[in-house]
Amino acid sequence: MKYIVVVGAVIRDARGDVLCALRSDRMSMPGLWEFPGGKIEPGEAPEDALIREIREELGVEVEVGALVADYTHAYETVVVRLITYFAAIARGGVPLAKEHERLEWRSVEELSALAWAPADVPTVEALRRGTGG
Ligand SMILES: Nc1nc2c([nH]c(=O)n2[C@H]2C[C@H](O)[C@@H](COP(=O)(O)OP(=O)(O)OP(=O)(O)O)O2)c(=O)[nH]1
Repeated sequence: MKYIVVVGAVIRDARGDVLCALRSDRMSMPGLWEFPGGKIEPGEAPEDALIREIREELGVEVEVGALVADYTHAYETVVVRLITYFAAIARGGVPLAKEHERLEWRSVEELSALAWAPADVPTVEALRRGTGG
């Protein structure tokens, strides 16, 4: 089975709302919500992978903060280890959906109402519990 290590960003605005990204028809698992990010390349540090992926997907620079969750989920054809970190957008940048269907800011209480990629559920739970970071 293919095994990949993926990093995801938990980006919050001044109110504490969380940036949620909807996977598009051009991606696997279309219609599910995720934390923006992607696969770590060989030899790449997780924080550097997250900075690179967020630049590609959202067009903003981020500073990577504390770990939120580290969870491995076995999908039918791939095993994904998803490591999520808090991340702060630098220099007042505005995130744009360059690859996703759309982006939405949701309060922590509202997160559970979205259909998340299964690997993301522990991150959502950690945010609801107020742990991580
Ligand atoms: N970026 C991101 N990927 C996630 C999350 N949760 C989750 O299961 N994944 C999965 C989806 C993909 O299989 C993989 C991320 O790979 P990727 O973003 O580099 O995308 P990819 O090139 O493999 O191609 P694709 O899956 O988008 O079609 O991890 C998440 O919160 N963020």
